[in-house]
Amino acid sequence: MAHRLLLNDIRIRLKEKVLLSLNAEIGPGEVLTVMGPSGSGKSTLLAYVAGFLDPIFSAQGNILLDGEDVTSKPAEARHIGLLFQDPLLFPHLSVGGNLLFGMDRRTPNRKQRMCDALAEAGLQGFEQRDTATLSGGQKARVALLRVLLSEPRAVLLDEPFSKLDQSLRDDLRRLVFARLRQAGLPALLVTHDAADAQATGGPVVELAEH
Ligand SMILES: Nc1ncnc2c1ncn2[C@@H]1O[C@H](COP(=O)(O)OP(=O)(O)OP(=O)(O)O)[C@@H](O)[C@H]1O
Repeated sequence: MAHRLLLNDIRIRLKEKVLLSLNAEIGPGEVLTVMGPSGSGKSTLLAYVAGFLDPIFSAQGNILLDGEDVTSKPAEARHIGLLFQDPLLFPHLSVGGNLLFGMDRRTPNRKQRMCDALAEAGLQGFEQRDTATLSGGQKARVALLRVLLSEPRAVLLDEPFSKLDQSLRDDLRRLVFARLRQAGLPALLVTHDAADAQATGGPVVELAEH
């Protein structure tokens, strides 16, 4: 399924000051990278698109997903996947439990799809594993699979590779961007690392310093 994310004349203010302005169209499998110094508004932008902007900010501009205006919808109704620096996994659930948690209950063959996804990501047979026993790279892969299996319409990535060492980082970058392309998902990536931006092959937006 191909998805499209449109950020239509987004402008976010903090008090009277314009923090950022952005106009972008992100097609299926495309990644738009947002770079900028600390405090330039990268996390604020992701929070607005995801639907949990702190009310201290005021925002205008529309967010369209597959042509549907989701700007006034709550976060859970937007179906946007989030991938952060620290993989968000429930510690009391197994790997399989974590993956099933985000999946639509009506999905046919849920468990089989979950096991297949693990195998395709090099984690065959990991479904019963306790998440506390996973390495950093394995946790990152499970977090990615959790997002993909939840069938989002777009994905937001906030420095998802920054805590991994160099070789793991390269592997995970390849995996993440290949999977996003495969799934036809538009993505917004926030990073400090120019190599992340380069790996996407997509456009880069620089936010200004404040
Ligand atoms: N809850 C808040 N109350 C007041 N100001 C805030 C709040 N959250 C963020 N800010 C301010 O808004 C601006 C943008 O912050 P934001 O976290 O989006 O920047 P960033 O580019 O993600 O920075 P970093 O790279 O350090 O994560 C900063 O000037 C920050 O101080």
